[in-house]
Amino acid sequence: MSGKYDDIPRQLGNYWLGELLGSGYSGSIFKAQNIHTNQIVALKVQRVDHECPTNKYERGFYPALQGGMGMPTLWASGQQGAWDYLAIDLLGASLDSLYRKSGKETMDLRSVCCIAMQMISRLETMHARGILHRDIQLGNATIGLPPLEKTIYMIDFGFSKRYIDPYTHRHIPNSKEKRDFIGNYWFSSVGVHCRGRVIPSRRDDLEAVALMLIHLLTPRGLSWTRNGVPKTDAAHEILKREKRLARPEDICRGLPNEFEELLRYCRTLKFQQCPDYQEWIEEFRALAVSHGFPPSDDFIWPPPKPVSTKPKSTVTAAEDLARVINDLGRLNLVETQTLADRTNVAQAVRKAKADTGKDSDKRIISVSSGSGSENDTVPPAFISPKAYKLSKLTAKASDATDNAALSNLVQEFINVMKSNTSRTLTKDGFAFLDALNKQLEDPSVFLAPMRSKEDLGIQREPSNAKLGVVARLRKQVSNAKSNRELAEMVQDFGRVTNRSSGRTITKDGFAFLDGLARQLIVLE
Ligand SMILES: Nc1ncnc2c1ncn2[C@@H]1O[C@H](COP(=O)(O)OP(=O)(O)OP(=O)(O)O)[C@@H](O)[C@H]1O
Repeated sequence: MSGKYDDIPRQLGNYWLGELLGSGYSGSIFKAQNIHTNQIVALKVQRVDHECPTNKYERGFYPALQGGMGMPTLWASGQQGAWDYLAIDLLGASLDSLYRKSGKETMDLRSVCCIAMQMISRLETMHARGILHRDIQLGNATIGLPPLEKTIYMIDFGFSKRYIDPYTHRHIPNSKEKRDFIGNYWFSSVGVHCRGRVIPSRRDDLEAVALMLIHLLTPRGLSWTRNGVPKTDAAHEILKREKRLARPEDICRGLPNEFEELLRYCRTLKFQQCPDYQEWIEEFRALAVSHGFPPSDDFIWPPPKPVSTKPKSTVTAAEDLARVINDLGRLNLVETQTLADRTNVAQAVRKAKADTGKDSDKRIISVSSGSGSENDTVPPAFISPKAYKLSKLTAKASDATDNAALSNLVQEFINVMKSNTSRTLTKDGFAFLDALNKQLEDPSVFLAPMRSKEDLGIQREPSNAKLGVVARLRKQVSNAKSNRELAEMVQDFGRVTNRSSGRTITKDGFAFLDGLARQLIVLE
């Protein structure tokens, strides 16, 4: 202890202060030892007259959180002279310091999936006990000390708040009354931070977790975190604007779909709505598994090196090169089709299958994104379970030869979308609608995809526009007289869902799809 900590006594209550572990806006944390029991704790020390007496608030929340997985124990608290202290479990490094010390631009996917599972579970615990955290960030999540180093703990409940009124046992009401923003610049939800929603609720804690996960997977982090903490109001306004305008599909580009879906899901939740924590934990578990990682949510740091399942090669580099050159020589490049657009894959595969009989040397090189897989092989490396199911449906839709088959596929599509927590249409969902549209319109012609790159730049229609169109489609679908009319409806449905905020399939949307499956049979 030295410098600005000189005036803190060496002993507070029964605790003898040791090294400084960290300090924040409102106080400092020291390693400390109980002089009677020798127990080592973390002592959170703050001036009694601090303008933001977070220790006082925090000690009020600990009793309700005791015993919860990943919730530290409060061993003692008190005041001595000018100092207020809380003695809590001594924990390990914060995620922030692990991330910084790793020196990497991004965190590995397995670690991020484990953080996702554990953080969502921590929120479930806190929320089940009627408490919002309201300051979710990397510095407020730490790992435990051995043997608990695989568990992530929540700390810093100085901004926490009860959202269940202790007297009425009801959810606190929403309000539009202007109040100061509480939270942090990086991860507080866009609604609370940038759109002036003054009362945060469970959805905002979950959105902060989603932003934190995306940040960890983004090289150099989310764009609005790159210039450091804003020092002026003007700089803060610029940051808020950037955060507000950042669209989920842009900040999640290149990441597995689950991250964009979680972010969108949070933003569709109503003020009082309880998030489906377990569904999301399972989503991230499935994502880890689909990438060949174990299903456990144990956070192992540093991340273990991936174990190669390939047998060690005994082939020398020269032999390898010779093999590659020979293979290249055998390729009939003049006859090879290179597919740059997934909508052509199924057609080309059919053609190639037909051709194989005539000339077995022809090959197809597909450079599609993987969402248009043409057979039922193992899922490719970067694909989530939902994406995998949808890509299979897309391939089947492209191969379907009658309305009855298409009707079954629409029904399966509805089931996949409904069995998922997030009913957002992702690129794989759009690929299925593209394939369906193409089959209904004219399987032999090329149709532009409904969610093209150019679409990403267009102005979004308000969600009420979507509601109107989808409600109309729902009513009209049973009157369609031809597949071509159905194709137009599928196209309208895809376009309006793409352009509306949320891209979520609504009740009307599912009713339209149900009607579509029925009408396909009628027109069979
Ligand atoms: N129980 C603990 N065990 C070990 N280290 C801790 C513990 N609690 C906090 N720390 C360390 O101290 C840092 C600051 O802790 P905390 O966020 O609780 O303080 P704060 O004053 O409320 O900070 P801020 O103003 O940033 O919210 C943490 O990031 C962490 O590194």
